[in-house]
Amino acid sequence: MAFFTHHICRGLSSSAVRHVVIKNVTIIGGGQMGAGIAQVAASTGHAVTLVDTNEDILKKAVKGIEGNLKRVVKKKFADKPEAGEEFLQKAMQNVSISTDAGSVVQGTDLVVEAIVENLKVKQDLFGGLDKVAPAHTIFASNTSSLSITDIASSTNRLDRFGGLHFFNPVPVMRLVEVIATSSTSQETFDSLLNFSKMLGKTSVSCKDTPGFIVNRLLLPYILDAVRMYERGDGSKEDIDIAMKLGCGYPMGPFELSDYVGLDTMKFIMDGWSAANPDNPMFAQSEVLNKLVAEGKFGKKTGEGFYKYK
Ligand SMILES: CC(=O)CC(=O)SCCNC(=O)CCNC(=O)[C@H](O)C(C)(C)COP(=O)(O)OP(=O)(O)OC[C@H]1O[C@@H](n2cnc3c(N)ncnc32)[C@H](O)[C@@H]1OP(=O)(O)O
Ligand SMILES: NC(=O)C1=CN([C@@H]2O[C@H](COP(=O)(O)OP(=O)(O)OC[C@H]3O[C@@H](n4cnc5c(N)ncnc54)[C@H](O)[C@@H]3O)[C@@H](O)[C@H]2O)C=CC1
Repeated sequence: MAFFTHHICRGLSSSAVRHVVIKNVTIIGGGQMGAGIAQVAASTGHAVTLVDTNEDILKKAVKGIEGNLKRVVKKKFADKPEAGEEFLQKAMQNVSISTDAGSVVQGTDLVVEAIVENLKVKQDLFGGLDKVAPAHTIFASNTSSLSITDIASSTNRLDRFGGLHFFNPVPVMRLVEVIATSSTSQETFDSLLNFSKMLGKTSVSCKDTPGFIVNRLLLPYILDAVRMYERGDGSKEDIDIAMKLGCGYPMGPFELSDYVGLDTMKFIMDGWSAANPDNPMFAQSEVLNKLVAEGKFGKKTGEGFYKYK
């Protein structure tokens, strides 16, 4: 069910802007990002359906959301355990799961896709959903590095398609990048901005350029660190310590790579190096390729640059 509202957009003086008030959200991909987005959306009063191809992944995601929310409740409601229990119950009741995206998008206002970082797979998903989702439903991708325009091209709703780029861990990181393509309507863009606000996030507006703002700056830095390590100019431990204590970053580049997922890092790298074969900034990394080939994707598999077991 979609609601439309009028409000005065501060940046546009007195012009009235319409946006879809998003109540029902379908989140596709129950991995680290999808589960995090689902947690935040459910705890801010949205009805959320989390979709993945695999039931076990969904069960694990729900367990993770509940565990995280219990931690939040313990701190936030330390003096009011009953209110905390009510908050937890309400949030968990807002979450349902499904392995069939096509059947659950019928009643949804917004689809947020957080599946594997692969253009063809994302296009196939959205192309299929476009045929069954209601006309008003907005589609958004959480892609780290792909073009929203390219992903949207598999659909016939270019005006109702944008990017919503969250950061890991979603419940903690306060930013959302909201991306408009040249076809995204003002109403869709405002709806995505408003949704981010409802989630308690600060948003920035981005053009549909590779890596948007954050990853365009973050990835070259991380890849430079990997190349420094490959040259033997610093150990990964020393590089991590240096960037944490020298720059005040919460994680060094190797810890952060393991946290993001080396498979995702490689998907990003491969895409950018194919598009920019002569740019040394995006050159292939032997170490990264080897770890991914060995299934060492970082924290989520128990080993990446470091071991987590
Ligand atoms: C690749 C892309 O497309 C874009 C990206 O996402 S790039 C990656 C962006 N993310 C980053 O740069 C993360 C950098 N790292 C950090 O900010 C921090 O190390 C961290 C927040 C992950 C952990 O912080 P920490 O202080 O070492 O650990 P910890 O004390 O356990 O956690 C801090 C708080 O976050 C909470 N938290 C940590 N992980 C959480 C999770 N997965 N879910 C919910 N809450 C979580 C903790 O409960 C704790 O809360 P309080 O402050 O209320 O006590
Ligand atoms: N890991 C990170 O730090 C960040 C990742 N992203 C982006 O978010 C997306 C997801 O990343 P992660 O959650 O880290 O990956 P992940 O590997 O943890 O989870 C991806 C999930 O998608 C599921 N999936 C794959 N194909 C599917 C399909 N066709 N339908 C339904 N489910 C499907 C997988 O089973 C898996 O559970 C990627 O596009 C990534 O680039 C964006 C911001 C940060």
